[in-house]
Amino acid sequence: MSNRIRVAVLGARGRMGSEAVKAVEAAADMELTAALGRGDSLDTLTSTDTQVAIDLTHPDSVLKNLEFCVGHGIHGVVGTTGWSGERLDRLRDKLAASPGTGVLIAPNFGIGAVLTMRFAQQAARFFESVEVVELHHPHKADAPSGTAVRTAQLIAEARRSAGCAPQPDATSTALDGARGADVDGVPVHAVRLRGLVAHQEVLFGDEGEVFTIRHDSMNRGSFMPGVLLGVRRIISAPGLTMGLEHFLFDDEAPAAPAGSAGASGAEQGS
Ligand SMILES: NC(=O)C1=CN([C@@H]2O[C@H](COP(=O)(O)OP(=O)(O)OC[C@H]3O[C@@H](n4cnc5c(N)ncnc54)[C@H](OP(=O)(O)O)[C@@H]3O)[C@@H](O)[C@H]2O)C=CC1
Ligand SMILES: O=C(O)C1=N[C@H](C(=O)O)C[C@H](O)C1
Repeated sequence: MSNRIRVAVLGARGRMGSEAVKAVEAAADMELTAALGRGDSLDTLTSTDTQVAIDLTHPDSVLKNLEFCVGHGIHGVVGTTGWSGERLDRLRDKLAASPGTGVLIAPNFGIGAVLTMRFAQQAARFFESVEVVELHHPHKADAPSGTAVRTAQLIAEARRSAGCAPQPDATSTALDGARGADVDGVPVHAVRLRGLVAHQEVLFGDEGEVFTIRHDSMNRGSFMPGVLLGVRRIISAPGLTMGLEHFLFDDEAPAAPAGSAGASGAEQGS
C-alpha cells in the first residue's frame, strides 16, 4: 500500500490547474488520483479515494466543489479567489460538520507574494499614505485580485492596531473608479493587460519619500512549490486556514489553542 498523498486537481485544464497536474505528477510523495474539469463528476474524488483536492477553478464554482469535498472528508487546498464573507461562513458551517477535515485558502501561493503581504503588514504603521496596484492578464475573472484584497486588509488591520489616522485625500470630485476600490480604507487599483501574468505593487508614502514593495510572477510554475506545501500540510491542519503564511512561518503561526476548534478545528488567519 503506497503512503503517497492521494491528490486530485479541480480545474485541471486551466492555466493554473494544468500546472498543478504537472507538479503533483512530478512529486515523489504524491499520487494524482483525478484531473477534473468543468462538468466532470466530483464522485470521481470518492471513487478514487482522494485525500486532498486542489481547487483552481472559478469564483462561481469553488464553494460547491468544497462543500462536496468537506462533506466527504476530503481536504481542500484552494487557490481560487473571489471569496466573500458570506461564502466563507458557508464553508465554515460545512467544516463544522467534518471536524477532521482541513481547508487552506491561499490567495497567493507565490513565496514572494506571501512575503510582500508580510512586509507590507510590517511597514503599514510607518507611513501616512498607502495604496495597492495589482496587474494581471486580461483573462482574470475577479477584480481586485484576492492577493490585493488580502494585502489591503492586512495593511488596514496593522494601521488600525497602531492607531494611524485616516489617509490624507482631498478628492472631492472623481470619475467612477478613478480612486480604485476601497478595501478597509486602502485604495486598490486593478490593471488588466495582455502580456502580463501576475504582479503587485504596494506604495507607501510620507513627507519626502515613497517606499514601494513589488512582486512579479513571471510564470505559473512559480506558484507550485506553495501549492505542494499546502497539500503536504493540510492533512494535519483541521479547520480553515487562511493564507499560506501559516504553513510557511511555523515559528510565527498562531498555535491552534486546545479545544478551540472553531467550527471544526482551529481557524488560522482572518
Ligand atoms: N492562489 C494562487 O496563487 C493563484 C490563484 N489563482 C486563481 O485560480 C483561479 C483559476 O485561475 P486560472 O487558472 O487563471 O483560470 P482558468 O480559467 O485558466 O482555469 C480555471 C479552470 O477551471 C475550470 N472550471 C470551472 N468551473 C469548474 C468546476 N466546477 N469544476 C472543475 N473545473 C472547473 C474551467 O473550465 P472552463 O475552461 O470550462 O471554464 C477552467 O479550465 C482563479 O480564481 C485565480 O484567481 C490563479 C493563480 C495563482
Ligand atoms: O488570476 C490570477 O492569475 C491570479 N490570481 C490570484 C489572485 O487573485 O490574487 C493570485 C495571483 O495574483 C494570480
